Amino acid sequence: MSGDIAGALAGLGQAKNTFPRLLGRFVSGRPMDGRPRSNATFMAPGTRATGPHGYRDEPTWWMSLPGWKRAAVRVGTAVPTAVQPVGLVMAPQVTLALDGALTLAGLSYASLKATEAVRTWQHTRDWLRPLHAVLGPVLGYGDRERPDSYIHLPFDFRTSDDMRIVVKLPARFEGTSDMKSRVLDIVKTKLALQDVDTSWQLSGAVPVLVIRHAPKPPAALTWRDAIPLMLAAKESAPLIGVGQRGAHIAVDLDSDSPHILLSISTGGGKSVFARAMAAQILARGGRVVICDIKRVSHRWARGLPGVTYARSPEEIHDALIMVADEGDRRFQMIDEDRDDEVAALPRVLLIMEEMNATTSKLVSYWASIRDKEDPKKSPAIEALGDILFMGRQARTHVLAIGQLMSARAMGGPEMRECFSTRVLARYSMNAWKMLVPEVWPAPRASRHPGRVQLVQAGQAYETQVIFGSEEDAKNFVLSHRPKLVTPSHEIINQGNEGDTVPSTRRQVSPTARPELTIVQGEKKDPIPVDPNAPIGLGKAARGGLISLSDTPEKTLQILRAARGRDPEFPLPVAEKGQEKLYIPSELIKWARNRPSATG
Ligand SMILES: Nc1ncnc2c1ncn2[C@@H]1O[C@H](COP(=O)(O)OP(=O)(O)OP(=O)(O)O)[C@@H](O)[C@H]1O
Repeated sequence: MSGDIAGALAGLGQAKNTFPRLLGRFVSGRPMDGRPRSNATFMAPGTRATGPHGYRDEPTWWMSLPGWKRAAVRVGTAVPTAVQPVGLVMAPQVTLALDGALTLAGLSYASLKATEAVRTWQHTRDWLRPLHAVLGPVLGYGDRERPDSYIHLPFDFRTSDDMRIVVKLPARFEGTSDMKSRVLDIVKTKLALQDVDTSWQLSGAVPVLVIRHAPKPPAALTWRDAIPLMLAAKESAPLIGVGQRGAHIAVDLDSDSPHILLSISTGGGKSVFARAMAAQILARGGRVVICDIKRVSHRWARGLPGVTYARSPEEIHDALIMVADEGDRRFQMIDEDRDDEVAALPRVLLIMEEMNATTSKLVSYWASIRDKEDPKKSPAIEALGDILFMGRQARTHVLAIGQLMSARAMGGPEMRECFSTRVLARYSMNAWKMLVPEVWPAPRASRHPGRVQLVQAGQAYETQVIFGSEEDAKNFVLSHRPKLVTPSHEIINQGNEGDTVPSTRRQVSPTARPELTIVQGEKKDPIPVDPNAPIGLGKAARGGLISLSDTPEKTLQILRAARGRDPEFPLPVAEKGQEKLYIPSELIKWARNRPSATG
């Protein structure tokens, strides 16, 4: 009996699927079995799925289409297929041309879809799944939950300034501050986001977390805008730029990191960065030693008080040894419990431009001059290592600059480890992995001029670096450098008699020797000169320290003329009556590098 009833019901069901009904469903876009699977109507797309298993969040792609679209797809496919045989017989050429056009359109559509599918797959593999793997269990989503069912992550979330990430939270999400910060930390870490704005919308049945990028650093930071910030910065923490939400980004050389490494590809703002730092150190009475194998990176600083400018491998060799000797002297003072005196000594910033080229030039230079009994390793590179290890106690800091700061370029991996602040711009992923692997995934490199990532203690800070012209930097130093800076303050390694530590390192240039020699022109026995005692131009010329012509008087004339004309002529450091006094080594360097100098 029950079999009869079942048979009758089946018969009724089949009776419903009559040809006219099927045709009606076909052309109206309804499901062919007559059972609706979403709330789509003929005109409106579906937003919810319905079916025997209750409600699902989203309908399938097909069922989300409004009825007219489904009908169009069906009719558009069926009609050409049906009329194909007739067409081939009646008008074969037109039919074949139409077939070709349809195939082409189909292929283009398929390849578009395939590209989109690959992009979605990569996006899911690289970002969504890794985020889901950590976040899912924390939010209590089961293994079978699809990441895109509760995370909305736009493809361009890293590059678009107005992107919006939405995480649907479970209805039971409590929203305690611990839980919120845990969820946010996971999202930021897994998606390599830096500072973000968040909105927790916890009321209602579907609580959500909405994340946006925090406001970016400003597009530019002009020198004029930066002056009050630079003047307000701590002496030990020169301002570098402005970060997200207008944060002032500075590195405290005493407490954060004594040395800074700059890895920026060509034209990316290395000199501009170094200029801003050097100007601030000088303006606060510090010393800056610039090792510039390219010779022209910091022309603005030449002749400025407090600056030692080394260009040739020989000068750089000596400059490094000079700074290391000064560090030794300071350490000896610390050893004698004279920390307060060391704290009052000028801070020293050593700028190493083009590290890669400089280290290899120093190595070959040493190989060309060393005697058999000399050590193999360049004493200058050894000195650089010593300076790096001295660090903050000796108030001596290194700004090492290069395009790709490999361990080799830095003179060894242990030397590179001394840089706990690393600044990168226009970097490749390889450079990022090599220099700051602790911050991963890497933020995308910006092409915006002056935009860098400053990495410290495992955290990257996007920063817009101060932009100043050479003139800006020079004027800043000249107008803010303390007038009380004395000649002895100006000179590294000039302490009281007893303070001098005999150098154990080998210097080679006459500029660093106690007895200075004639630079050029007529050979004459020089009078012994203390390299650090300021000297007048008359004494420099007549005593044979500088010789630029066949007589000392002509040399003096040249010097006096250059003093008024040449912006690179050293600045006087003291006065004796009417006479201006200069540092002998700076006069010698100027004479050697002046435009008409040949030697
Ligand atoms: N902080 C900044 N703000 C705005 N523009 C900048 C900034 N830094 C650099 N630039 C732009 O980039 C240009 C190149 O800068 P810079 O000379 O410092 O690069 P570099 O890395 O030293 O170049 P090179 O490798 O050729 O020595 C500048 O002239 C300027 O136009």
